[in-house]
Amino acid sequence: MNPTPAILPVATGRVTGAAFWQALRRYPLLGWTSVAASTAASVAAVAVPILLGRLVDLVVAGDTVRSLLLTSVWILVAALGAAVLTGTANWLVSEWGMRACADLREEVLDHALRMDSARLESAGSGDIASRVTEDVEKVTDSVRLAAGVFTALVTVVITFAGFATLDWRIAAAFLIVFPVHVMSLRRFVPRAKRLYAAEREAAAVRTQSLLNTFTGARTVHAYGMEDRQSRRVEQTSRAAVVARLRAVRGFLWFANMMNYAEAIGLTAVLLTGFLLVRAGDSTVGDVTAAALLFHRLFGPLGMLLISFNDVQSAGAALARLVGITGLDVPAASAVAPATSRRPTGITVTSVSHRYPGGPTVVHDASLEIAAGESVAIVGESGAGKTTLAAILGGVLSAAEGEVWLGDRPIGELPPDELRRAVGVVTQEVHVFAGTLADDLRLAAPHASDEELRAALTLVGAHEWVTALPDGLATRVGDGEHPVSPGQAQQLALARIALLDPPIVVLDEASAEAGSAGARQLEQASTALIRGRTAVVVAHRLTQAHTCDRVAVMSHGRIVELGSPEELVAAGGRYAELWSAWRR
Ligand SMILES: Nc1ncnc2c1ncn2[C@@H]1O[C@H](COP(=O)(O)OP(=O)(O)OP(=O)(O)O)[C@@H](O)[C@H]1O
Repeated sequence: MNPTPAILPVATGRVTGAAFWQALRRYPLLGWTSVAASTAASVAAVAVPILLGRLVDLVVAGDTVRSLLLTSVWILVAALGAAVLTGTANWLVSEWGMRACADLREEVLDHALRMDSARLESAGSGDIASRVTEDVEKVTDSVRLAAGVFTALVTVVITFAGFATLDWRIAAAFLIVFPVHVMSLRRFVPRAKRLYAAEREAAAVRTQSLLNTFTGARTVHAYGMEDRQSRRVEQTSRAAVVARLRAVRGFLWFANMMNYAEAIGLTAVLLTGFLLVRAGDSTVGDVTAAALLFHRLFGPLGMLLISFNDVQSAGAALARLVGITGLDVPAASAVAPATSRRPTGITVTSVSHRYPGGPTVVHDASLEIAAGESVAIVGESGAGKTTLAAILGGVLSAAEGEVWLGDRPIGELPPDELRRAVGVVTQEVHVFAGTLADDLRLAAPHASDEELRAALTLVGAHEWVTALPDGLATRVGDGEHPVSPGQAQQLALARIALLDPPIVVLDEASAEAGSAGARQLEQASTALIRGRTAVVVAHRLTQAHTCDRVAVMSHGRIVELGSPEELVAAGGRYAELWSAWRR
């Protein structure tokens, strides 16, 4: 039923790394203190096995009790210091990563909200939903891991420096583990990258299919498609499970290889140490210290290698987030909406439109709307009225042709200027959670209560709002005071009145309201378009009849255009519709 959605872009490894680094660099103080604390913690931790080695040599040499005690005290100090510093370092590194992640999350959300609606529609909301939820969660969860990886990296480097204080031959023996690690990593890394990307993509498709099922629940019930739809969800879920299992299997192979490498490494260190001590070239203390250091290295080295798995998976999620922040979206504007408006006309030249993968639904539409003129669009269902209105309102970009608002092409207007120039009410009106006043102030944040009341009066909503328990302070939206579809549309119209744009495009679903409600909405629209350039998708012909001109659409074309009186006199399609309506 649904084609596989076009997935939004995913950033390359280099771009992802650069973006993450950029985010980290915003907190230099945290960054430097994290590095300093991790280094100090590792130095203290590495000192413990080296001092233990010394202690062994002192015992073997039969040294004084005093020097044994002194060394033991140093071991205790180093161990305690390592514990405190490791805790501090972990906290600092987590804080650093968390802040970078929070910035990234805000950026992703900001981009997602300002993304071109046509692009969002063609990608499917499931992809963006899984990015701003599952992927963000994955990356945030990985911060603790990243903190561990960071401290492990520092520990590995410092431990190597610790090896340098011992016999170089024992250190060299230890190097035998590296070819094994390199070989397994070289095999695992490219596979893991593919496997984790596939896993995340399968999860996105599953989210999309679930969303489609829920949002289209009514259609699913109406056509009895429950079985078909649940099979589809089952298929996508199964694909997600298979992708996950493949990733887990790949990792298990890698974990096995790591165990082999460790066994080989420890054997080599002990064997070399044994031979050196027997030949009198090294001390038992040095070998003890080397074996303990090697053992100490197991933890961080293993952590680095094991978390390669999670780092890859978090990297795939991060690349999907950076893919969004890399998209070109219109910049946010700090300019407050202008309150004055000047009359603006609309010029439509040869506009055609098709939705992705579909046929042309608007053909070669041309129309000149004078400043202050109102034009109604009428026509049968599916004629292309909503599509044309959305193009004139700047909600959709026409595939072909041009739309000018006054003396500027619509595509050249920055989003905030566009929203100030054209007020659009679509069939999908939404009441946002909060108070009624908050809902109205979305359009004009600085409007006074008086201005809110004036807007409500204009659209005929003042009476029912005043009758509410808390008036303008009544909480509406999810689970709060219910607002009927007709009232929601009145609120949408009131928001436009507050925005006070020179042009309005109204495509209301007046069919949803009862006939008394529909009349009320019609009056609200008429009041709103007075003194503005207006395009009204008229679902009731009485509404069209109050406009200066009417454009009749059929199969995507404007087939008649003129004043209602002219069209009635011409005896064409509008005349037919009008006489049928009056009967
Ligand atoms: N988002 C979309 N994706 C694909 N096709 C679409 C989309 N929106 C509308 N269409 C198709 O474009 C054509 C014109 O639809 P449009 O909604 O513009 O017509 P309309 O005249 O406003 O119809 P109605 O009065 O029923 O709302 C229809 O065939 C419709 O199925």
